[in-house]
Amino acid sequence: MQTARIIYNPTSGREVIRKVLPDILQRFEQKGYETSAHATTCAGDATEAAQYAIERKFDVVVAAGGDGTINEVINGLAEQAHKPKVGVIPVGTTNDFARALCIPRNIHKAVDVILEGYTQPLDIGRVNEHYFMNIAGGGKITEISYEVPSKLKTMLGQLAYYLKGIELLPQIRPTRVEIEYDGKWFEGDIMLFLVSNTNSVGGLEKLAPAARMDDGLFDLMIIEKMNIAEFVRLATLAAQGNHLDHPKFKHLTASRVKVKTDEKMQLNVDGEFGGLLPGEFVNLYRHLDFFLPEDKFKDGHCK
Ligand SMILES: Nc1ncnc2c1ncn2[C@@H]1O[C@H](COP(=O)(O)OP(=O)(O)OP(=O)(O)O)[C@@H](O)[C@H]1O
Repeated sequence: MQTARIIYNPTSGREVIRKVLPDILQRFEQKGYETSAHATTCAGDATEAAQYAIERKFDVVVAAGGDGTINEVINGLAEQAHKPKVGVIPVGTTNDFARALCIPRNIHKAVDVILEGYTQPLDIGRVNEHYFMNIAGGGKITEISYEVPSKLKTMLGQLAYYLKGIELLPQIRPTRVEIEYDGKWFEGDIMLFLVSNTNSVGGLEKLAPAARMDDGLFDLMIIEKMNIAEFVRLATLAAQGNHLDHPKFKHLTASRVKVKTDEKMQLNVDGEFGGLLPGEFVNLYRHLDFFLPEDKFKDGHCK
């Protein structure tokens, strides 16, 4: 009999997971999985819970939460020899990763995807000692996501980020960086750089539309120095997918990226603080098997 461990964050998003958990457990059991669950209690707990699931040789690990919880679970699984298959139930404020995998926002439909049983091996990223599935980057704007208080997020959802973003706009200023990507170089003043594994970043599905999650390559995006008005305009263009020809938007691909700065710059790894630069980003080719909807996820991305 196959075994499944559900690691869920009871505080994620609008805090709905606990109510539906008995139904989810029952559905897994009906499908033939011997299933148990772990409720996370604090930051970092999902990583330990994932490591425990590996020790106990679970066949399937399900991460139920937002991007933060999924990231913690991935961090617990990435280094291990025995790698269970990974399911995602998106119940967070931000669910970029689930969106990138075409996993429905509806809890029961997300469970359907896992129980249908189709998986594909996908790339994940590592920067220094942190793993990520979505995106890592640096620049003042990327520091916004962890400045939004959790209570505010529960109440306002995605809107909290935009409000905080507007408040922080005047602080956004360029930084000098040196970037080495697969043996090539970029040096200059930038607003922000992003190293992306998926095509769904911050709710902007069209940011890197061709990005594949199974090709061993990151999409490296660099926004060069510009004033705030230009930056806001570029962000608006990006929301519509019309940013790719902008003269100050650089879009490159690489499997290994090294970034250095003279001044202190924080790294944002899947929306959370990930230490300081310098950083070396490594794409781990088809590293983990994820449950996906077979009919929607094609050519390495969600169509
Ligand atoms: N019981 C808990 N109480 C408070 N925080 C927790 C608990 N369990 C986990 N956490 C932390 O909450 C963080 C955010 O969780 P998650 O991503 O699932 O929810 P979210 O609502 O989408 O939040 P975010 O948008 O910040 O990611 C996790 O990275 C984890 O560190």
